[in-house]
Amino acid sequence: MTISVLGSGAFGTALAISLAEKGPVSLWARNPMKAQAMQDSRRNGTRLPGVELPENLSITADMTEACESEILLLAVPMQTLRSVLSENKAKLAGKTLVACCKGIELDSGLGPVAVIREVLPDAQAALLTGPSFAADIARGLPTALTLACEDAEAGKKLQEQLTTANLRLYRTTDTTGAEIGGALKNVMAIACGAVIGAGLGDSARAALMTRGYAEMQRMALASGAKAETLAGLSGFGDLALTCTSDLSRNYRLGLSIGRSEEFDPSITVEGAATARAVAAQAQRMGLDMPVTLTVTNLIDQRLTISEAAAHLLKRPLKEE
Ligand SMILES: NC(=O)C1=CN([C@@H]2O[C@H](COP(=O)(O)OP(=O)(O)OC[C@H]3O[C@@H](n4cnc5c(N)ncnc54)[C@H](O)[C@@H]3O)[C@@H](O)[C@H]2O)C=CC1
Ligand SMILES: O=C(CO)COP(=O)(O)O
Repeated sequence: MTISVLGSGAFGTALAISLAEKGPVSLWARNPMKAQAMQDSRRNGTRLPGVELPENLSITADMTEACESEILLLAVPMQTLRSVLSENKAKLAGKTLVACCKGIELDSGLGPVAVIREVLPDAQAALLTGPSFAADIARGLPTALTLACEDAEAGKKLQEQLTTANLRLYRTTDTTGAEIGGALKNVMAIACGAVIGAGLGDSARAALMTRGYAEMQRMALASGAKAETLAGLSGFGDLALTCTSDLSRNYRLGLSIGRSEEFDPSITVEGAATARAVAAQAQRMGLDMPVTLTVTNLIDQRLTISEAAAHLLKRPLKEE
């Protein structure tokens, strides 16, 4: 069994470092100069500063070489997943493709496993998701994630192949639930960051996390997912991490909105596009998702934070 990771950002590099303890791993970087610099310096200075790349990890900009592996981890931003798959369709046909991105595609309303299935129906599609910061995985800190694969036998095999000493995987066949949990927790993290940034307090954050979780459940159940998946690492677990840590980029975007500060647009923040995609999807499905909708209004500057808070508080009273 050989493994390649496509995407040499923070998460792809961290996963490659962890997996390299089990055998050789190939990490694909789309920029040949970056690949060479990483190979020479044995570091990913831009995305994971201070971490040395293990000997078992080789970096390449050659997609053909990377696609020689049987298992490919796709660690690129959600909105670029389809183009990476489409551009390399022939090379990826029949492979085991494990999406490592979190989000919902803006144009289609699909999650990462559904996108893989649409572009490469013959591939074995899976999803690796859950609470983990790349910096923690790269440093070998204990982490637990969800491996979702509809094919139970393939999922069991992948669980064993991708578990490492400090990266413990739980498995599920509910790919839809895992996709929705991982995607929506980023939207809720933006909302929580905004509340904390604006000084609205920890109680307001707890309320948003809880009502945000209710929205995650609502969308998941309406999409055919299981409620218990949302209660696991891919849903509740990642919501808890991302809504409470300054290490989260989604949470930090929220903080900057709450503080009326600029945010570097080059930083990968999956929750912004996902909020728009989910708000549109919720409207099509007739689902009430006020927190998600409010996040789209905040990021598109249709509401200020105080208007957004007032709007949520003034909604008609209802049963919990
Ligand atoms: N950083 C973290 O702690 C974690 C990230 N993730 C997920 O991993 C995914 C990737 O995030 P990061 O690695 O953190 O982002 P990043 O910004 O560090 O890296 C993204 C990588 O994707 C590459 N890329 C961008 N557009 C591309 C394209 N069109 N074709 C090929 N490659 C392209 C970039 O060159 C870069 O190497 C996201 O969906 C994120 O939610 C999941 C768990 C933890
Ligand atoms: O997904 C993550 C933690 O599980 C990383 O969160 P951010 O993308 O917000 O940094």
